[in-house]
Amino acid sequence: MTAPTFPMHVSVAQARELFAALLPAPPVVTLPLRKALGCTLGADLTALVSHPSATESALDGIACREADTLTASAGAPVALRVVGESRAGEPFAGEVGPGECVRIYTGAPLPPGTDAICPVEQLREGEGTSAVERGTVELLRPARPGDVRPEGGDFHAGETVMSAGLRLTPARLALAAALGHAQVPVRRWRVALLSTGDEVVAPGQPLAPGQVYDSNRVGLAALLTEAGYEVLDLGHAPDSPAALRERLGAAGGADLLLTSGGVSMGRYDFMRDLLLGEGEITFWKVKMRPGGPALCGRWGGLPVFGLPGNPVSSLVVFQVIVRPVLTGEPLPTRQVTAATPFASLADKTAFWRGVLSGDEVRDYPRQGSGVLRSLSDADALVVVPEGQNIAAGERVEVVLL
Ligand SMILES: Nc1nc2c(c(=O)[nH]1)N[C@H]1C(S)=C(S)[C@@H](COP(=O)(O)OP(=O)(O)OC[C@H]3O[C@@H](n4cnc5c(N)ncnc54)[C@H](O)[C@@H]3O)O[C@H]1N2
Ligand code: MOO
Repeated sequence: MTAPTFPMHVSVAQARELFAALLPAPPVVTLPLRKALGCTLGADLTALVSHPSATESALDGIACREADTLTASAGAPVALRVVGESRAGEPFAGEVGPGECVRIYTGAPLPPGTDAICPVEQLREGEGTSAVERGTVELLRPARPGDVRPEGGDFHAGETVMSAGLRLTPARLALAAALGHAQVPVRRWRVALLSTGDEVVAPGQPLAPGQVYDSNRVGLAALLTEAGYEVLDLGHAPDSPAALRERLGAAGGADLLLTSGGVSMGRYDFMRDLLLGEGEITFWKVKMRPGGPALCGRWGGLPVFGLPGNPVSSLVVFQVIVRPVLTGEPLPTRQVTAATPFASLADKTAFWRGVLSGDEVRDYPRQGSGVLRSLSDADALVVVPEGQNIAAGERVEVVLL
């Protein structure tokens, strides 16, 4: 090969920057809440209502005027006349006067005239309580103004509560619903996913000698779905330029092509040639292991990220480079103590699979790029900077898986 006209052996950080620069602005689509788990919010969300919508009781009990109850004790209870009931969704219609109270339930609006709550545990039923909402009750201690949830205590109507860029976790989806939104705008790349390799076979089919099940496409589709992106499954292409061209050409409507395999030095590794001949290469090879041969460029007007075929390499490059760029979120990292030594590589950052236990991480015993169990059994990728061996007892950065 003549001297390449594209960057080679870039750092992990450079790989992220170069890939990010290729991506168009993320398309924003509107999804029902139930479909938006894991997605990135595409615009700020404003509260359509206040929550609570009115000042309401935090307890089941009675609502009354605190001033009426200040002397109440178990030895000298204060009696109040029950004039009605306030239920969540069915507030008390009238005004509560001195010496009066209403039965109230958690989440029910505080009736006009009242300012405090006494819970059922601190009440004794008085005379004439045959009709539940009438009669008298005796308070064994003063009612408390603090046992209410003030109107707008969570958020006020019109307030911007969630910012664009937030990842929609279950709690954030619940919040979006509470704000009054049935659907949310999300940033959603449509990612076309292709496996390459003559030997690659869909799971469920018989496996001939030398063949391997297509684990990459399953793992990558799951990672993309988890990150909230739409997967356009292009299936699998054998090792030929024509087959690659044909399958990738079927990626109509996609914003990005993600492939696995065919990016290294072999005679049948055609992804690089395809980009070189018919598109462009933005970089080839990243100073990392696993995942060194990763390829990035453009083809057919679309950004392409070519992940290496080795199963661990493919998933690790996705986690460490592709995902943070797509989501805009930094890697989830932690500092822990190395329980075993971790060897460095001279010219690459190593992402060794590690098993966490409390504040310690130990080496997973088999680190081969084809040992998929090293990823499934590991909790973390141990980041070992180039040339800096980590001794047992030293602090080390891990990426949480
Ligand atoms: N002479 C060199 N050989 C290799 C180098 C190198 O620098 N010089 N790099 C090695 C590294 S590191 C990796 S990683 C691999 C990457 O190779 P490719 O991306 O070209 O991948 P393939 O050759 O197509 O496959 C490698 C390996 O992975 C298996 N594979 C492929 N696709 C899948 C799939 N969808 N599901 C499961 N397994 C898959 C494939 O059968 C091979 O065993 O290159 C090294 N070689
Ligand atoms: O770096 Mo390769 O990705 O080790 O097998």
